[in-house]
Parts: sequence; structure tokens; C-alpha cells
Amino acid sequence: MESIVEVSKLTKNFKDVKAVDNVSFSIKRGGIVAFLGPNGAGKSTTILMLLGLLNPTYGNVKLFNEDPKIRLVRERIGVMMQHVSLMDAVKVRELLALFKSYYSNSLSMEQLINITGLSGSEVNKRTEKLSGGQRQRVGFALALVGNPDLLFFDEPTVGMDSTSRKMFWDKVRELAKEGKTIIFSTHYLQEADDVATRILLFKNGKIAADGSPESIKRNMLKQTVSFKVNGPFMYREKFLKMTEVIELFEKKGRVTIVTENSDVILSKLFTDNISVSDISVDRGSLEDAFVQLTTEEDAHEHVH
Ligand SMILES: Nc1ncnc2c1ncn2[C@@H]1O[C@H](COP(=O)(O)OP(=O)(O)OP(=O)(O)O)[C@@H](O)[C@H]1O
Repeated sequence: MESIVEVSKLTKNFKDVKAVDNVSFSIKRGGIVAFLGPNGAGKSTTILMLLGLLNPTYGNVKLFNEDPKIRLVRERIGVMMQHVSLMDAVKVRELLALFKSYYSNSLSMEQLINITGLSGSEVNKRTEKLSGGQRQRVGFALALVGNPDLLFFDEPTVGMDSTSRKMFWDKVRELAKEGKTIIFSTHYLQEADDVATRILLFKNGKIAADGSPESIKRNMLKQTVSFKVNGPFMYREKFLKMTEVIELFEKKGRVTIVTENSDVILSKLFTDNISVSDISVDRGSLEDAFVQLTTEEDAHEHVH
């Protein structure tokens, strides 16, 4: 499949702040990729370097196998930044027409209106009269004007109400189905989990996790398998010898096993015919994984 983004050893230092620290990844065509992370994790700095708007201290970015600064690449990219700034004193329709004129392969006014949900009265409004939500819709339309293959959205849904948010993500999913590649940044874990096909979790300028929301949950979360036993639990050592077992404790006739893989524990219980009852399997939420990934090491780093 066509590689849309190739990032190799990307690094950006601002004086002694390592905003982005030796990051490498590649993105193939058609995905919706979330850059997820807390404030200051390095998401925006990475996006600015991907766009060719900020020079890396070290490392390399390729979009469509080319330098992001060349015109042919720029024409294939659409961007919506968090604070949409629009030229004043023109009607939305005029602004869109102006931007359309920059591209040889632009979408029609009708397509733009259709995709972004701009209403007839909105396109006839002057830009300075638009509400925050309307500005975002215009920002969305401007990102799409040139019918780009790669779209960047920096915190796109901040300030949107839940209806606009849902509509926005429905449209983004449709765009991805058409084969466009979407990269968005967010603080919202739930949003990344709901929308993204892949999450890059940023932390202190590095990528702390990379995968589908499901695989991040699977790999990063500890699971527990607990069950009742009649009398003393005879298999304690057997379980503790298993590499998948992180911890095992017993309390009031109930055994709890903390593990990376609950399936293996369950299958061990069944294949060894261990007599237990009232089995329960619990897994933390993505929220827990996020907190775990973005706080634990911070506490550690403060020590140094
Ligand atoms: N122009 C700059 N000059 C100095 N430091 C900067 C500059 N831009 C970013 N930083 C620092 O680099 C680090 C990463 O910032 P960045 O904006 O990339 O994070 P982020 O993940 O996008 O956060 P947010 O969600 O708040 O936008 C932070 O410590 C930030 O203070």
C-alpha cells in the first residue's frame, strides 16, 4: 500500500526543551490516525514539521515520498488548525471561491457545502459575522477545497457541540473510506478510541504507544482474572511460574490473578481442570491505560 507519511528520527529542540525526541513512524493510505497526548507532549510540533512549516533539529519527513515543502506535495494536503483565522470583509462563498482558484483539482462549491454541512445562509454571511462553530465549518471547507489526499486536523472538535462533532466525524470517516488519509491531534482519549483506526500516543516528545485502539488497550492494560476456590488454593506456584502472570493474591476464598493475557489464564484453568467457581475477568478502560502511560513515568522523572 502507498506510504503517505514517513518520519525518521524526527527531533525538535527548543533550547533545552526536547519538544520532539527521535520519533519514527510511517502512515499508509486510508487511515484515521490520532496523535493523542497531554499538553506539551509534542503533537503540534510534530504536525508543524510534517507540514514543512517548522524545520527539524534532526531527522527527516517525507510526504508521498517527497519533501513536504514542494508544491506538488502541498497541493495534496489540507489543513485545519485549531484556531481558524479567516480573512475579514468577504462572504464565505467568496472566500471559498478564492481558495478554489488556487487549485487545479478543487472540489465544487456544491461538494464543499455538502461535506461540511454549511447552510445556504452561512455561505452568504461575511466571515466576521460567523459564530465559532460556523468558523470551524468554514475551516473544514477550506481544508478540503483542493480535494487533498492527506488531511491534518489540529484539535478539530474543540468548541463543537455534540451534534456538530458527530457530523464532523461521520464526514471524516467517509473521506477515509474514499482513500484519504487523516491525521488529527486530540487530548480526548474517548475521541481517539471512537474515531481513529490507529493511535500514536505522545508523551514527553516520544511515542509511548502505537497501534489500534484495541491493541493499545490489550497491550497496555493489566487484566485480572478472579475466581472462588473451595479451601486452600493448591496451584499458586504453578501460576506464578507462568510468564503471563504479574501478581497473584488470595483473599477470603477468592484468588485474583493480575495478568497481561486473561485468555491464557482461563485456558490454564480449564485444561488443568482446576475446580473453581464464579470466574470474573476484568480489564481497565482506555482511560486507565492513558493515565497509566502518561503519569507513571512523569513521577519517576521528577525524582531525577
Ligand atoms: N516555539 C516554541 N518555543 C519554545 N518551546 C516550544 C515551542 N513550541 C513548543 N514548545 C515546547 O515544546 C513542547 C511540546 O509542545 P507541543 O505544542 O508540540 O505539544 P502538544 O502535544 O501539541 O501540546 P498541546 O496539546 O498543548 O498543543 C512543550 O514543552 C512546549 O512548551
